Amino acid sequence: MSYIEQLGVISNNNSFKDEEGTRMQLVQLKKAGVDGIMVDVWWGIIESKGPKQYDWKAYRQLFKVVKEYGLKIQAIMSFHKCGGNVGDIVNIPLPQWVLDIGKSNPDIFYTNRAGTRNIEYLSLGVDNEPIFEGRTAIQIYSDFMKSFRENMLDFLEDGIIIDIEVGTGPAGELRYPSYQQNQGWIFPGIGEFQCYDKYMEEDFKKAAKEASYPDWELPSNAGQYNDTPEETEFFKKNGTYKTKQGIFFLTWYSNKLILHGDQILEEANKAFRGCTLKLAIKVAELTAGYYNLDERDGYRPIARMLTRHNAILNFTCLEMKNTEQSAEAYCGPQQLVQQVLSAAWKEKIKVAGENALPRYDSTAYNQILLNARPNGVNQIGEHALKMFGFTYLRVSDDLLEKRNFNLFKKFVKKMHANQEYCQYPEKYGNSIEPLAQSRPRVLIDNLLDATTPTEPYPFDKETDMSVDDGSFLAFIIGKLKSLMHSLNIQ
Ligand SMILES: OC[C@H]1O[C@H](O[C@H]2[C@H](O)[C@@H](O)[C@@H](O[C@H]3[C@H](O)[C@@H](O)[C@@H](O[C@H]4[C@H](O)[C@@H](O)[C@@H](O[C@H]5[C@H](O)[C@@H](O)[C@@H](O[C@H]6[C@H](O)[C@@H](O)[C@@H](O[C@H]7[C@H](O)[C@@H](O)[C@@H](O)O[C@@H]7CO)O[C@@H]6CO)O[C@@H]5CO)O[C@@H]4CO)O[C@@H]3CO)O[C@@H]2CO)[C@H](O)[C@@H](O)[C@@H]1O
Repeated sequence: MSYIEQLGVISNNNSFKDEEGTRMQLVQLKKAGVDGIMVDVWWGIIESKGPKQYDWKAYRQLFKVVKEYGLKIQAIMSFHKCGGNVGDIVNIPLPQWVLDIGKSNPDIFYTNRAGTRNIEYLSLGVDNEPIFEGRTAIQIYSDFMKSFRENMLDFLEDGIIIDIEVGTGPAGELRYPSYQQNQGWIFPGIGEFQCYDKYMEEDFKKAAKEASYPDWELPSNAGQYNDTPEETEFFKKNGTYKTKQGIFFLTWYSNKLILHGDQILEEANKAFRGCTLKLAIKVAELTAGYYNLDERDGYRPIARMLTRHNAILNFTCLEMKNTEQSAEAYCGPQQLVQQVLSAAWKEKIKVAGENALPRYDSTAYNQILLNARPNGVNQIGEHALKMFGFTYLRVSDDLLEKRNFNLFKKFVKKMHANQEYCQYPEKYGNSIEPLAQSRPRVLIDNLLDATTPTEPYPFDKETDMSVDDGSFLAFIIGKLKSLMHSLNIQ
């Protein structure tokens, strides 16, 4: 299934501002063969007037229009702020009444070592603190999702909303805000831990005491956003991260994130139980609170946590190739994608994906197609390794420009393995069942058993569904664009 994401369709004052323009885009997207659109449902817009004062009118108008075009909807429960991340073209803060609580109690926000607050998403430290006019953060998320279900019931019953992307952190991803551009971070700086609000600090102290290390504190030697690992005591070769104290901290930090995702998914399951849809969470790449080393798989425990909710793991960076990254970044997006997808498939959950950055060239499309079916199209039955869906970020004037859009259309067709559209999703293992109750919670020790590294599944070198097929000229243009991209020539 192929989807495309739209950012900024509903404005800050909760109106569907450009219905005509959206209709024109939807006509084009439908012609391109996409199955549906992904759209943020912003907490900051819907509950802006005050606690539990939800206003769904504008979203209902939007969904009605989307339905007219026979497109499906992936709805993101966006409990985060928009603005400040790469590609953010709109600024949508958290509800004012929440920001007001933050003025008298700034510890509700993620905080770095220097004490800088991040007002993008509530710290997971307040997940179970009843400090929001008597509600906890988790109760707020839960009430929001229940209200969404009540108010969108017709779209849910008609099978228009088929996927709920449950927001679990900044940018809607299960991560800490460890690499904030608006705090000065530049790629590929190491980022910073974000656990220095009083709630996280208290939690850590409690955990350390229970483990019989009451003197242990949160790290003070992990450097700053743009350091390299070697410049810090914590991350340098054989640094603190290798010590008993470092291991304890990293385990606590990454476990908190998994348990945060688990708890919100449990609420999402209660809210949407019985609806014919999939739940999903977006998982980001390294530095975001995943404790992932050569000798420790930080992703598979997340995948294992998702199994009890039968939720989809939605991973990013599918378009990236190692050769496009500068040498000093020491990053291998291809291996990372292979590791994460393999981990999820080994846990027998479904995987979906997104591109991290906007790309319009055939190299990027071919890389996505390779990851979507790492061993190619199986002509005689269901594919062994196959992603459940892919969402392209995002609709823009650049994408709709003629040459870019022609290639995009080809890409969508290749995602559909040259079929016109997914008429029989069940035939391709893509059927969607009514959401069953989450299974009982898995003990953290069982989740952590999944940290033992295993070999990832082998991926082919090239996709068998290349968008360059049949056109030598297109192939040459694609290669040139890719070269320009790696040389950073616009
Ligand atoms: O509506 C849904 C949500 O939408 C928004 O969130 C999404 C966001 O828009 C997406 O970008 C995505 O963001 C996440 C992402 O999933 C995370 O993985 C992470 O991204 C980091 C990424 O993984 C890292 O690799 C790194 O990226 C750097 C990259 O590796 C470097 O190569 C370099 O890229 C340069 C590039 O080299 C250069 O050539 C040029 O490329 C442009 C090209 O020239 C041009 O022709 C055209 O094709 O566009 C190309 C790309 O723009 O510029 C590139 C950019 O400078 O630097 C990269 C760093 O800038 O760091 C990434 C972090 O920045 O974190 C992202 C979030 O921060 O997924 C989000 C969730 O769906 C909204 O924010 C949400 O509120 C919405 O809910």
